[in-house]
Amino acid sequence: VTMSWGYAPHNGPDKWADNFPIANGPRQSPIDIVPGQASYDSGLKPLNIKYDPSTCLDILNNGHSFQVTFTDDADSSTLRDGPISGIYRLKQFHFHWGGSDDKGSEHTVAGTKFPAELHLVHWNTKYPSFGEAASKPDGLAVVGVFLKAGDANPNLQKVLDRFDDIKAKGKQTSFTGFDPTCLLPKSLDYWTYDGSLTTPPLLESVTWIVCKEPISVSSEQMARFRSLLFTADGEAECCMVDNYRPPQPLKGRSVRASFQ
Ligand SMILES: NS(=O)(=O)c1ccc(NC(=O)CN2C(=O)C=CC2=O)cc1
Ligand SMILES: [Zn+2]
Repeated sequence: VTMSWGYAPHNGPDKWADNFPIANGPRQSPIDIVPGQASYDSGLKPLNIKYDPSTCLDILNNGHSFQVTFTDDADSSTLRDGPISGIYRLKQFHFHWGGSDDKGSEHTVAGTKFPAELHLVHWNTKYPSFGEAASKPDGLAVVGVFLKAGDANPNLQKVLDRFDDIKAKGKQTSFTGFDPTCLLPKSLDYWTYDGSLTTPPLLESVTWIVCKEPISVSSEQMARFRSLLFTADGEAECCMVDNYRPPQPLKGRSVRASFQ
């Protein structure tokens, strides 16, 4: 029977190494970012993000998070520059969040946890597909954005309004014309380091680009996130909360800052 990884005590992050030994690898994510230990690199370029809302396809509850998926058969929604070379295409974005506002992010900043974290997942077009890129050391680039409790976020609300259609695992519905640029903070100052997928298969193929500035989310909006289910229709309901992996050992890696 295939391993059904999750976030519960019996199949959560502490158990992933049983089936995915790379969980103890040299470049695992997330990490705790310590601003005082990050080194400013004047060679880092500003992020060049261009998204085309017409590539937005659908929204899905995959049983671990919900994700908004994009058509990626052209260079329409792309990430360039920053710490990367070449052109990376947007494949999907998703979130990680907690059961209460005091936890939920995967990366932490000097030990501080945020209530949620957005991940915009891109793949390097030097490879023929996402699946191919996901197994290469320079295959993926994920932009991470922290969500901080505060004012309601009207752009985020457009996504939350679709949750009634994707409450249970496996539910999917069309979601078009959404431009995820509206979920980025004003400042695109970032930290960057070499890491991995934060869920199985935990592949060490991600250039992480974590924005310093968070976006806002209200406590009521966070409650909406927690109304989703890890479970499928007909199964005993289990609220989708605490779907985050805790910080992993840095193992000698350096974290660079695009700002002073
Ligand atoms: N949390 S994260 O590091 O941004 C993270 C990002 C992505 C994935 N996984 C995938 O994208 C799975 N996947 C494939 O391998 C091919 C299509 C697809 O959806 C896992 C984790
Ligand atoms: Zn993620």
